[in-house]
Amino acid sequence: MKLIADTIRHSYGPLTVLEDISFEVGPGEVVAIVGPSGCGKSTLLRILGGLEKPTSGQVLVEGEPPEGSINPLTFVFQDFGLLPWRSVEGNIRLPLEGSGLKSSEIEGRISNALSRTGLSDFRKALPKQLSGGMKQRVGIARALAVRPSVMFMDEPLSALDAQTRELLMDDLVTLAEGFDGHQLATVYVTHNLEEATRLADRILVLSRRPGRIRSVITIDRPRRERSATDPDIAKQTRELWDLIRNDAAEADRELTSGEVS
Ligand SMILES: Nc1ncnc2c1ncn2[C@@H]1O[C@H](COP(=O)(O)OP(=O)(O)OP(=O)(O)O)[C@@H](O)[C@H]1O
Repeated sequence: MKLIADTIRHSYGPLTVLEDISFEVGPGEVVAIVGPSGCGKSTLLRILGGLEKPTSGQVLVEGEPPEGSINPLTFVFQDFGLLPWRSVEGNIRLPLEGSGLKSSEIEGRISNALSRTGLSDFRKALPKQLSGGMKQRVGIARALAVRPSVMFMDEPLSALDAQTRELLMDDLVTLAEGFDGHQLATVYVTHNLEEATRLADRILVLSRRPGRIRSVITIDRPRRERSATDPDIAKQTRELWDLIRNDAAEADRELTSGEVS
């Protein structure tokens, strides 16, 4: 499925948060959204995923979801969103319950999601027994089990240490390649510019609030060939930072003066 954002504008009362946002993301593509604090990235993600209605503009989808998709538009969150009293497999089962799927199909999907995310040996573990990286793998497994077409990721790695983040970035690269003959479209919000240059095909750089698309940066190099030590990727990350530095500093000042006053 292709997701199309068409001239989205959003306000909370008198506060305009997003202005004139249009872009597309198709199967197999990753679009990253970066920009200064408070520019509306998470709001945009919620609007794209149908959790919030834009003040004007529309979100369109083209094409059919994969067979057996329970939820074509699915989220992965920064804080993992796991139920602490449920085991790993219990958390993955959650969105499948009440879906009308046969129990053999549900068990098959859970096993498949566990093996895809390297969690098969941890299916009975409780979240408190897992590291942060493992918890986020459960979040990803749960999202995969519903067979989504479009995956929305809101700072999925920001609660993790640098090493774990690096490992999970490899997992996300694999995920972006697709599975079961099916390719996901991914929208990825991050503050971490290196995550954007490592993972995205296109990076939308938003201005400070109200967030508008001020640049779209295309990263051509195949994802598998990108690495933390790659000079080209490091250069593109620096250029990205140069692009948002002034806006980020200004947004920071605004937020700070808002807190003081
Ligand atoms: N439900 C809401 N009601 C009123 N204002 C809101 C609501 N949600 C967000 N905002 C405001 O909208 C603006 C954009 O918030 P949003 O969380 O989308 O930005 P962000 O770019 O994701 O921020 P950050 O980078 O800090 O996570 C902020 O000023 C925020 O305070």
